Amino acid sequence: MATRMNPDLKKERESASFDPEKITNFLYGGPEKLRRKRELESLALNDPDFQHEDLNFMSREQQYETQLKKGIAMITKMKELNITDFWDQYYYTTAVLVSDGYPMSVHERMFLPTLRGQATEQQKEKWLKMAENYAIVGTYAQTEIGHGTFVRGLETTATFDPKTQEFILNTPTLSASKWWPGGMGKTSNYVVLMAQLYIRGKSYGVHPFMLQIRSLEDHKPMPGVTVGDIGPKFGYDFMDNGFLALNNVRIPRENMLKKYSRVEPDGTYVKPPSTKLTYGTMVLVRAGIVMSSSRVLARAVTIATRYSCVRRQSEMKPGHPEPQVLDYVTQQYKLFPNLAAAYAFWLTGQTMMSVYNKSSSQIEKGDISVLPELHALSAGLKALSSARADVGMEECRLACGGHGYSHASGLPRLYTNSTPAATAEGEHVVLMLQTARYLMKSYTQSVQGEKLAGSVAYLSGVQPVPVAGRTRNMLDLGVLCDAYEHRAARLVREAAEQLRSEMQAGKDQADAWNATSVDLLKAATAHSQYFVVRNFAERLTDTTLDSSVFAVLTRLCQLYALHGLVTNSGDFLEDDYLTGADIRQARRHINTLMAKLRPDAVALVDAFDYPDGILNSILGRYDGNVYEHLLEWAKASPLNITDVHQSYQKYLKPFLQANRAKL
Ligand SMILES: CCCCCCCCCCCCCCCCCCCCCC(=O)SCCNC(=O)CCNC(=O)[C@H](O)C(C)(C)COP(=O)(O)OP(=O)(O)OC[C@H]1O[C@@H](n2cnc3c(N)ncnc32)[C@H](O)[C@@H]1OP(=O)(O)O
Ligand SMILES: Cc1cc2nc3c(=O)[nH]c(=O)nc-3n(C[C@H](O)[C@H](O)[C@H](O)COP(=O)(O)OP(=O)(O)OC[C@H]3O[C@@H](n4cnc5c(N)ncnc54)[C@H](O)[C@@H]3O)c2cc1C
Repeated sequence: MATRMNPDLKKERESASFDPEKITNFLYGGPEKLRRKRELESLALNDPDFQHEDLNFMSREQQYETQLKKGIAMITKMKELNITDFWDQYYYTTAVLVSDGYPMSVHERMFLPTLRGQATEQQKEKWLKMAENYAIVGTYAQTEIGHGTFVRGLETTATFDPKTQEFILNTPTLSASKWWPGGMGKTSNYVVLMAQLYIRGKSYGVHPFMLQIRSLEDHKPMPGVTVGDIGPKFGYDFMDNGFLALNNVRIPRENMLKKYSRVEPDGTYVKPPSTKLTYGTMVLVRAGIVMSSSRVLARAVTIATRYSCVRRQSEMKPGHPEPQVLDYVTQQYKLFPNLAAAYAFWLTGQTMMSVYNKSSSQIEKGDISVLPELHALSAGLKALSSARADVGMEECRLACGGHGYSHASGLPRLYTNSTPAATAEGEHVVLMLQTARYLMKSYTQSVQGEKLAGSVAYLSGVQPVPVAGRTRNMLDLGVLCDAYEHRAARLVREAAEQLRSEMQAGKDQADAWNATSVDLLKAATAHSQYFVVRNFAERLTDTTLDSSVFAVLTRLCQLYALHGLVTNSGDFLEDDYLTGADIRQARRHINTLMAKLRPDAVALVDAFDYPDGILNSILGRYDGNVYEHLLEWAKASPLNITDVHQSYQKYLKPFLQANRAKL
């Protein structure tokens, strides 16, 4: 087996204009954090307990079993090794799980956070300790067959019975059956159940309840509980997403998670400071998805960029050797905007997490004034980043030609396991419209003279206007930020005006909203894109950045902004803020930037620092030895265990023989 580096990749690395390690340090928060990340990754990658057969060659049942076993080993080891910090766990678990998850990931990501966020100290004492120590395993059971988006429309009921001091839980209709919760199909024995609270026939809205669904003795469903797996999906094969039906299941009054609201023994309802505090876990996961979307895009672009330097195809000049496919400018146009987007969202994800942490500590202290901004920002950025990653991953797959379609590339699995991020935890359009709702409110406040703060501050400021006859430098990040700001502010204003004019024409608020919703979606998207561009540009004002790093990151920022601008040029041209000449200039700059980025492309993806064990892609191997490993991988396919498959004897042979006999 070849161990030397592919000469093309070697040359690429030698010709880079910067040391990728410097960017890696920038991305991971400095040398000490990077050292720790690598230590944790190699701990996991070199652990024989985590070596496994290729999941691509397994049935769904085998994948479930393998990932459960691995997940349990992972949790056990993290405890033994005292890996408790959020990022330490993230790096370790990513290295164990590669492009997949495990059946208890919703326990980690949603069940535990819900207990931490919604339970009283007493309740935490009772359940959180058990859950954190895996004495019980749970999931987040909210979505039903009939309703996922419309949380207020959930049909599962929790009816208070003052006589017995219990809640009676029911899924009264077929459409009320819980459907989708990860890990509920076969793994969990507890759920946080989101159900409509009823007291004396009156509904008080959706609340969280602790419910045991399986016996702690034999794992059989508890009385009144029907539970199982929902079947195969687009991907996510390792996960037992489940269904759950409840028939008069009784739980003690104490099982309502009551940090914010509760039911007194006499049936008095004590309401929360904000009903939206119940949605807290969703906000946390949305913020996390902004970060994880950038990571999956970074992986896809690493695979496609390295492969595009190894792959040679066609003749660019007659009679000359076949070029590396990355030398085709159209290939660069497929990949470099995705490379720039991966960097842009990486930095956005970091900002989103720090906004989340700051806001949640304020909420913890009782200041819920930060909730609307946190919700609007996380909703819009989750929607934008997951959609961008979706498109980008697919473009990267297409950029790998035929081999991109093979599981050996790692791309199909990365895509099918990550694309749920665009739907789960709030569907794209639905979340963008939540951001739009906040923008409309903010716009009205700004018109009334209020000074806005946070992500919408620009709406109440003096917005940039074009200066007639002035030639702009479309590479200037200030010019680009201004253009994005102007576009977002204009689209917000126009959507607000459209909304008002629909109402003036006689529509009620809801119909006017629906009639304007395409404009609202556009406004929220523009607002979120402006946030990403500005955030990237602001990170470049860090005066400690090494000059070679600053130069290459600036090119990426320019490319991200210019590509978005050219792709959405109508938005910038519509009100003459930019001119046709500006857009033409922008297109020329994209070409120049791509040419400048070309020698740095491999170093820029190397800087993401994904070891082969995590990248899990033959096309994206660090050493570039693609073809020999492709062949070796194919030979391991179960269909190749024997030269003649048994189905030949069973079906093909008699069929062919009979046909031959007829001739
Ligand atoms: C586990 C891994 C996680 C990974 C994470 C970490 C990364 C790890 C790696 C991951 C790898 C790849 C990922 C794979 C993904 C696999 C997925 C797996 C898990 C998926 C789990 C789920 O999938 S779990 C179910 C999520 N299910 C929704 O997501 C429902 C959406 N549906 C709503 O969320 C509400 O239904 C909706 C629309 C707001 C309306 O809610 P509603 O009707 O009550 O409210 P209204 O619209 O009437 O609005 C009334 C006022 O509430 C305000 N408001 C609303 N929400 C608010 C809030 N949250 N906070 C504050 N304020 C809020 C609003 O702004 C209004 O404010 P105002 O009145 O002032 O204008
Ligand atoms: C892999 C995966 C894992 C999941 N895990 C969990 C879990 O652990 N726990 C859990 O509770 N749930 C889970 N879910 C469910 C998930 O949260 C929902 O599927 C998601 O919130 C979308 O809701 P929906 O299915 O009702 O979509 P729908 O709302 O039915 O969407 C259908 C279409 O209607 C449109 N639409 C709906 N409402 C509006 C509106 N108000 N305005 C404009 N358009 C609208 C949407 O844009 C979309 O195009 C999971 C889903 C997946 C795919």
